[in-house]
Amino acid sequence: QLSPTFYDQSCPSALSKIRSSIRTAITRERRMAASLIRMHFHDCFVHGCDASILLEGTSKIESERDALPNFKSVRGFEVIDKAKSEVEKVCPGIVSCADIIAVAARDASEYVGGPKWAVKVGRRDSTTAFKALANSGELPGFKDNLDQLSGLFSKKGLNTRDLVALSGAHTIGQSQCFLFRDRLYENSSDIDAGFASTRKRRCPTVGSDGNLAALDLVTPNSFDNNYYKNLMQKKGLLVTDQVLFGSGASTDGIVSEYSRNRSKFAADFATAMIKMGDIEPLTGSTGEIRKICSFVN
Ligand code: HEM
Ligand SMILES: [Ca+2]
Ligand SMILES: [Ca+2]
Repeated sequence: QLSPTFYDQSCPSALSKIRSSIRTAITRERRMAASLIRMHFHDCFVHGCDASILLEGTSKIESERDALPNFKSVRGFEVIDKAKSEVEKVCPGIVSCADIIAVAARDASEYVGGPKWAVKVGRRDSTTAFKALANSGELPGFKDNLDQLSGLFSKKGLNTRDLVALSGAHTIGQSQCFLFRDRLYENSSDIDAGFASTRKRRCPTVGSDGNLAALDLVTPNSFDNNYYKNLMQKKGLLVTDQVLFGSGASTDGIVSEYSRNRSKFAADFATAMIKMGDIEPLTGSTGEIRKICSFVN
């Protein structure tokens, strides 16, 4: 029942309020565009797109924020809180936090040169968080192989083409050193030697776990198809990036297609984001519309 026009009667200015709030945040810190797109992904893969990721821990709730894939990694909570408070001023109790994340991800993509799409809304918010689920392999691991990634995405109704397109979000944003370090020191033939040695400088074998490197070394701040060009040159940063190209698997052809055709990538990314946003939403009278995104009502 999600639809782009869900708030047209009940809160006509909802989407423009969210947009201006998100724009302000990204103008202040460009990386926030990446962080918001990733937040939508980490929300939707754990119990659907229900804003479960936003809840803070309480005596009753163990926060997903503290789950391994999210802790000290997912960013942007305060940006969503701010957007929510702007929307509450004009239509209190109407617009869900889950929708605000989905709209923020769409606006973020557009703002940094990526595709825009008619984002569907009408989701409601969960009344609890799912920390154990978030730790149990719903989200991909940073060293998963291609079969594991495809398997995980297919459980969510996303096919291999969606996997390759959505991974293109790594055309922006950053990763901490400990998440790609091993790949640099394995002397494997699937990484470009020059790229590895450059990356080693700020990611030595001990310490510096939290040092950051751009996921796309060439155009880290713009949402283009350069990510796929990197993969074809064995310059993917994460194990899970490089597994998409070079093994002779079916994804090789998709990577090379996107590397040649930016508009095809943009179209497929938009389609896949809409599909991802459709994962198990709460609708009707299930869940609630939170007043404050970090806490249940
Ligand atoms: C295919 C499996 C995926 C894996 C294994 C993966 C893994 C990662 C890892 C390890 C990081 C760095 C986190 C950190 O440094 O704390 C990261 C960052 C990021 N991921 Fe993914 N990711 C995947 C798919 C996706 C998808 C589907 C999206 C969105 C559609 C996405 C969007 C992002 C973005 C934008 C960043 C940068 C965030 C920032 O700078 O704040 N990723 N990812
Ligand atoms: Ca969720
Ligand atoms: Ca880029």
